[in-house]
Amino acid sequence: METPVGPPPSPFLVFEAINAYHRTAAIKAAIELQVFTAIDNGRRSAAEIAAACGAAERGVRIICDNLVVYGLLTKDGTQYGLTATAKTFLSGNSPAYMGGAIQFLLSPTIMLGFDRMTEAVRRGGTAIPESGTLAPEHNVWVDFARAMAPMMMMPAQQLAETVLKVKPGPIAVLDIAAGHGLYGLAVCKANPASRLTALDWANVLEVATENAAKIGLADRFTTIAGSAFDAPLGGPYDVILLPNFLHHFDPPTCVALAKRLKSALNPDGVVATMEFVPNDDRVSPPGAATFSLVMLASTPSGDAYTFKEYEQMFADAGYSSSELHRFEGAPHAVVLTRP
Ligand SMILES: C[S@@+](CC[C@H](N)C(=O)[O-])C[C@H]1O[C@@H](n2cnc3c(N)ncnc32)[C@H](O)[C@@H]1O
Repeated sequence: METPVGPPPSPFLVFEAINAYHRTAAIKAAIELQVFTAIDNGRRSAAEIAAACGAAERGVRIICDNLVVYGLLTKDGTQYGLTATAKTFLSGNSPAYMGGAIQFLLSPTIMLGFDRMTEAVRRGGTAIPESGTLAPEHNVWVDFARAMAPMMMMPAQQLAETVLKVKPGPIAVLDIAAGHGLYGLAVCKANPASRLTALDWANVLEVATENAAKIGLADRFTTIAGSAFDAPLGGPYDVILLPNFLHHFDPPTCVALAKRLKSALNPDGVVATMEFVPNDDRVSPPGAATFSLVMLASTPSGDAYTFKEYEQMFADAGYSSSELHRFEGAPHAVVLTRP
């Protein structure tokens, strides 16, 4: 008989996965009550934090102890402190504050999709009615445009740098499904000779238009309201940006869109697709690989596609070449495709 080697299996991973929502609830409450900001402002004991946040001392003590266990706070005696991560991303005093992202990431629409995961797995697509988040003018995208913009600064910068290396000079840029508009605006800001057209649903474009004005780029910014699949695109463009859009659809739909975009692209132009691109094994790197679950929860047939799959979709749409650009430590990547 074989002698068992190593420690016996532990149920820790199972409990951790089942109870993962405890962390979600704790961080949501702490963000909503601005616990991190209170600590950053010098409130250190549960009583002081509770007074600043308008909450009960017992509630604050328990939530803060749990946040210490999760690695987001420190504790010295009865005094709480911020870890570097919390100070940078969760204190309202920080320019990199991302607590507002819960308005989208934990919105009722997204939570509904995850709540109905068993049904989504059975069907192979979202159990949210009416195509999930892909219903025309879905309000969740206005939340996205407002709540997720701070998290998009760095990837927008990376996309702009990648594009401008291959397309400097006076260029016409079309940003498909622009959302907050920050991707196209980053290109426009870095290249004063560029003009930007942002396409999205009319309600979402209001946010992009506000951002263009805030950045001082309103005079080089126009919009096309409607669906990327049937709104007249105008053009021709030198650069078409496709940030975080193709993942919502199945490959034939992506191919149809890519064909449509080709007809609005100059022959020496480029399509820049920014996406979560997992490796061929589909389980690494973790940030890109696990994005497929978001698509299963919230769309009828979206996915996290590999580079080979993007390359094939663009080839099927008649493009000549695609190349992958990764950024160290980031879950997103850019696929540059030429007609
Ligand atoms: C995940 S967000 C991406 C926004 C932005 N490009 C970014 O990367 O942060 C998806 C965007 O697609 C837009 N959208 C959804 N369906 C669309 C369609 N059929 N035509 C145009 N835009 C659409 C949504 O309004 C939303 O702004």
